[in-house]
Amino acid sequence: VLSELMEEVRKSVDQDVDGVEVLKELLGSSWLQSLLKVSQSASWLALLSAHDTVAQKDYEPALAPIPDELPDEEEATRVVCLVKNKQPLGATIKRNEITGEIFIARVIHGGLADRSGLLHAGDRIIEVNGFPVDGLEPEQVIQVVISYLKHLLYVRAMVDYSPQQDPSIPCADAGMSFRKGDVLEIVDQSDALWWQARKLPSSVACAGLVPSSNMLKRKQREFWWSQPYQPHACVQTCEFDSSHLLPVTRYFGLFFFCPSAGFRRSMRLCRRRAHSVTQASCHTRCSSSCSSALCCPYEEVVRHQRHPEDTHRLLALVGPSSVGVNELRRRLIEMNPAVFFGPIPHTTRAPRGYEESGREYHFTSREVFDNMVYNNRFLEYGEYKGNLYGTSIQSVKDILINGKMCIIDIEPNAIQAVRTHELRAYIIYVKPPPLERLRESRRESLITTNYYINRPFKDEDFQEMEDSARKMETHYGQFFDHVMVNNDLQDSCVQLLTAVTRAQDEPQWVPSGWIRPTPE
Ligand SMILES: Nc1ncnc2c1ncn2[C@@H]1O[C@H](COP(=O)(O)OP(=O)(O)OP(=O)(O)O)[C@@H](O)[C@H]1O
Repeated sequence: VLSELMEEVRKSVDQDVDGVEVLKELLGSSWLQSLLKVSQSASWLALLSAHDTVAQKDYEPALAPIPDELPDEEEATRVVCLVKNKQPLGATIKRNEITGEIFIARVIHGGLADRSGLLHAGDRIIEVNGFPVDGLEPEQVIQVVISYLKHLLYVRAMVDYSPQQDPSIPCADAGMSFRKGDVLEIVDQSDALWWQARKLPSSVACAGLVPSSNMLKRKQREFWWSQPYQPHACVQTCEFDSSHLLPVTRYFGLFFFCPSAGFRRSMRLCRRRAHSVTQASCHTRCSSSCSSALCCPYEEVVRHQRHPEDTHRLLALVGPSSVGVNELRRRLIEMNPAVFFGPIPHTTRAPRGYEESGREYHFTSREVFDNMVYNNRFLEYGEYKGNLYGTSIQSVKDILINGKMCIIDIEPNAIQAVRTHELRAYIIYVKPPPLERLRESRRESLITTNYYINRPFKDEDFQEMEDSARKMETHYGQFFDHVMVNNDLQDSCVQLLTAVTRAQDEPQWVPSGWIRPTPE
């Protein structure tokens, strides 16, 4: 460029253009020549390149997009961006108990919020970082702020992962293995493919490499398609879950005032019958466990402490058939019938002489029952001897709304139905003890099977229980909040009581969607 310019100047000198002599002198000066040499040196070019890269980045905090539905008056809603340093924010919040709206209670003089001039006592908070806060407890709003400020993400792993068996990991030694159900603190998400995480509870400062959510989904899809003839994990789930073809509940006869051991047998027969005759596609049958893991290998969770005024969490027991979930549930209710309740099921069967609608069952017509099924009003339902039986979501809610603890036992395929923002189920998995202990502890106990009511346990019953426990853990283990071994019955009752008390009174990891409503 310079030589072209010099040539132009030379031509202008020949044409005696005004002032060009000065320009010629300037261009020929030694300092300009030195400057030009420097400008072509590698370090100068690197400096310029660094400048351009940095200049292109936007270091200003980005404001959340302005909500679509702003009130008419232009100034009624303000979008405020506070960049927090290590000082406290200097503002407190309160909730209007009637409307559930969240307000700034006070702004501390001289604090960050005060100095920003952006927050004032009495301002109503509508959203924090995109999460609507109406109806949340102040502690929950603070949770939302904290998790954003810390830029930390907590997830529950829905799958197992081992870096040693992953050829695509950049460095297996830097990788971190995890099992489904583990809670991970994701400390770095800057790489789209490999995140850095710590397993909780953790005392180690050093994080490990784990696949990002997208990476894990890709791996699962590749694995799925690469194994057409192999019985991969999902297929095993389907085979195991064939008992879930017909949804059924397993505890209708177990209210301690209800003399209906026969009915309980009916439900078991119903389940087993479904096992043998009904056919369904793999997709239908394993939707709750497999596809959810496929589309969401990590579930975002937050640490949550139930507020004393909140309804209790639903307590849901799962376990292989005959492990003792009904027995444990019955004993828990018996121990404290003023606190623990089981929901009252619906049935289309005619009431017997001593039965009253709303006590043993809600007796309904088939039409009403079908309508409820159609409107997804049941957690589980099933048919036996031409009659329908089901546990409605409302019957569970009725107990919770009355401030009681609701305890149910469910088939594993109903886990997804109870893991909701409304019911916030705490899943307790009841596991059989090792074979030797099973033989010993069940020596005096009786089992109900397809063909016999109350016959002594046999070795094949124990074997079946162990097999089904193994498969249940493999396919649903990620959803278990607590695992207990039902060895000695007395000990198990104490363990269960401790677990359910903790579930209600101590902080727990729960899906973040239960605490922060997901924006529509
Ligand atoms: N820890 C235990 N020690 C000895 N016997 C037990 C123990 N737990 C349960 N039982 C007995 O085992 C039998 C089966 O228990 P229960 O009916 O509760 O099984 P379940 O898990 O509800 O199975 P299903 O859903 O098939 O009815 C019952 O007779 C029960 O009293």
